[in-house]
Amino acid sequence: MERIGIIGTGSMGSMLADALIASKALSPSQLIVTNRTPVKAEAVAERHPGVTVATNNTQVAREARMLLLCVKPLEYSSILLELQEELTPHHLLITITSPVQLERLEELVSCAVARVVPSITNAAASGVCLCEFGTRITPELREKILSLFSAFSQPIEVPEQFLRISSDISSCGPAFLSYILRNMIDDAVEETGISTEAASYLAMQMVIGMAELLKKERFSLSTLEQRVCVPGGVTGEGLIALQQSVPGLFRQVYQRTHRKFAEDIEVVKLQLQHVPPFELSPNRS
Ligand SMILES: NC(=O)C1=CN([C@@H]2O[C@H](COP(=O)(O)OP(=O)(O)OC[C@H]3O[C@@H](n4cnc5c(N)ncnc54)[C@H](OP(=O)(O)O)[C@@H]3O)[C@@H](O)[C@H]2O)C=CC1
Ligand SMILES: O=C(O)[C@@H]1CCC=N1
Repeated sequence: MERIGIIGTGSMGSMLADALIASKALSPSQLIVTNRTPVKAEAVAERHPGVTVATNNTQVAREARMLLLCVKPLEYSSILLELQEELTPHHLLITITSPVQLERLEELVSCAVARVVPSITNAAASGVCLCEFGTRITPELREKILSLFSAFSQPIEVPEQFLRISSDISSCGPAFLSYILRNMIDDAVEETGISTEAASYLAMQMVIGMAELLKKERFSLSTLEQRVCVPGGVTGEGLIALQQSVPGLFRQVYQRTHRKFAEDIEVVKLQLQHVPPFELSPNRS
């Protein structure tokens, strides 16, 4: 396997670096990383001796053919201006963010482009990552990407129209469920006086156990609900409160994420107007 470069070793870039190495998809010497604030890239190399820390983004593009661009959407225009000259048709550029359209990226760089949206669950070699492939992705490149990410996740190809909702569930989902669980815990403390520690422990063990059950495919969500909800028992009483406020709640969540996504797409489009198509790049010799 050739060298892979990660630009941006924040939350997701560093998680991907750790996952690629922990899963043995890559040896540390095959990874080159950089970050605007260097200490974050240096931390990756400290955890994995042998990883190269590049001093800038162009060095990463010079030393690796496959690049994972792990920065936020508003950083794309300046990074693409930096990288345009370095990227050749032999490179592969993988974005991990949703609002940067692959079609637009293909106009700005000469290489193949793809999207792989990770999830924090990938840090536990679990969960899915969402893949979308640009028009220059050959069957070989597609296999290469799927094989790389399947080392620590389940890659799923998602049509562009369902990318946002898929990411809302798989990537934002851990934050949404954590928020709900924190409320389950806080309300338990307020209502009964149980300690936060005890309630948190019970909640976390419950979630871990539930994930194990689902993993073993012994239950679907609805059969699990039915099994626990004993006729005439207490769960049904509790569910009555949930039935009054939960249905439709996630529609509001999705409406908000989709609205923000549409805004981000527009802002990114405006920013990318300042990046010339790769054929016209002034630095191109
Ligand atoms: N967090 C999540 O669970 C998920 C996030 N994503 C997507 O991943 C993207 C990154 O998110 P996340 O990792 O959480 O964000 P972070 O802010 O943690 O990481 C972004 C990193 O990019 C670095 N950076 C910014 N500009 C540059 C530059 N010009 N050159 C090099 N490095 C740069 C930042 O450096 P500095 O330290 O200087 O700020 C930072 O470390 C987002 O677009 C998000 O939508 C996708 C799925 C899940
Ligand atoms: O909050 C965000 O924008 C990112 C996208 C998916 C998960 N986190």
